Amino acid sequence: MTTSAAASATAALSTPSSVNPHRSSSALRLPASLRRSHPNRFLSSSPSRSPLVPVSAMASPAAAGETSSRKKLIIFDAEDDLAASLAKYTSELSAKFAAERGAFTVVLSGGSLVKALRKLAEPPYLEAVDWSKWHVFWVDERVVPKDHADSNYRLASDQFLSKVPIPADQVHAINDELSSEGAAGDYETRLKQLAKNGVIELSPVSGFPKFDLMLMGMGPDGHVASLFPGHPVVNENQKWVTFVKDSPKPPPERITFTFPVINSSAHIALVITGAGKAGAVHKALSEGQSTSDLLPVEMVSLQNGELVWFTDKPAVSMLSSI
Ligand SMILES: O=C1O[C@H](COP(=O)(O)O)[C@@H](O)[C@H](O)[C@H]1O
Repeated sequence: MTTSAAASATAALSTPSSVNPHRSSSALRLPASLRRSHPNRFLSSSPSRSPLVPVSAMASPAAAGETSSRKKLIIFDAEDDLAASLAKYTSELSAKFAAERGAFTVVLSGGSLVKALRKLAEPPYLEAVDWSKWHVFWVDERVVPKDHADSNYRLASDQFLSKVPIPADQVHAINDELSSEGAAGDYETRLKQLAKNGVIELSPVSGFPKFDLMLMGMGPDGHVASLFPGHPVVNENQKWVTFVKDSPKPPPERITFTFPVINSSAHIALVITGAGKAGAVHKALSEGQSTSDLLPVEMVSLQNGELVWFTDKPAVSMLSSI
């Protein structure tokens, strides 16, 4: 990434409230679907000659003293630029939460997200980040042994965690020796204990855990975590952690955070790359949605936090006006 591109990304990420949504929406060639009827949808700009093609931000309307959420869509020319920006974003949040509360709770998904984290394990972040403050969790896990090729823990361990000095007892993997029901219950119990100890914050709004940062991917069908389109667990509103035994994507048995937990997060970075995701991105960002057929990715909606979509050009290629 060039210096100017990096600066552009930083400004966008760190000063969301400075973006004027009205100016952006008229001057920056939004897709019609984003311009017309979605006050709470993303805005997007496309500065010419920049390797980044973002930048959008706006706050949802909220009554004074109540909750607010911010959403941004960032479109990168190249996945390498996305990875660089994601590393910067994550390291800045790490510094902020480490200073504010002495801990940084980070939730990982599996899949392509993990590769996008690679620059965090390189200079300057490898030395600059205070890894001792990190507590790592999984938004979902497959019910397989930890050393299995399908394990989200193994993927993160091989490609990221083994390269950074996070204390082993702060890596909170899902128990791979239990049934799916047992592992979901066990993980929820452990999260509750960590909330009691003050490692995990609780949302004063929802009472569900408020993780500092969730780093999530999305499948080509619009699933997030192990919450698949049309599956009843997308409506779970009591449990923190649940399970599925009939995932349409193998392996069938999985453990997953529920939407109330996901949507109580302080920050979510949703990393979506590649043409295979373009259909779901198009559906998610199109107007005229009925609330009955929302994709899981469309159900990611923070009560009081910041949701940033990190995308590349192939992923947004069906958004005709970008
Ligand atoms: O099965 C899963 O898929 C999603 C998406 O994976 P991707 O490779 O298409 O990015 C992932 O976010 C989730 O954690 C994983 O269990």
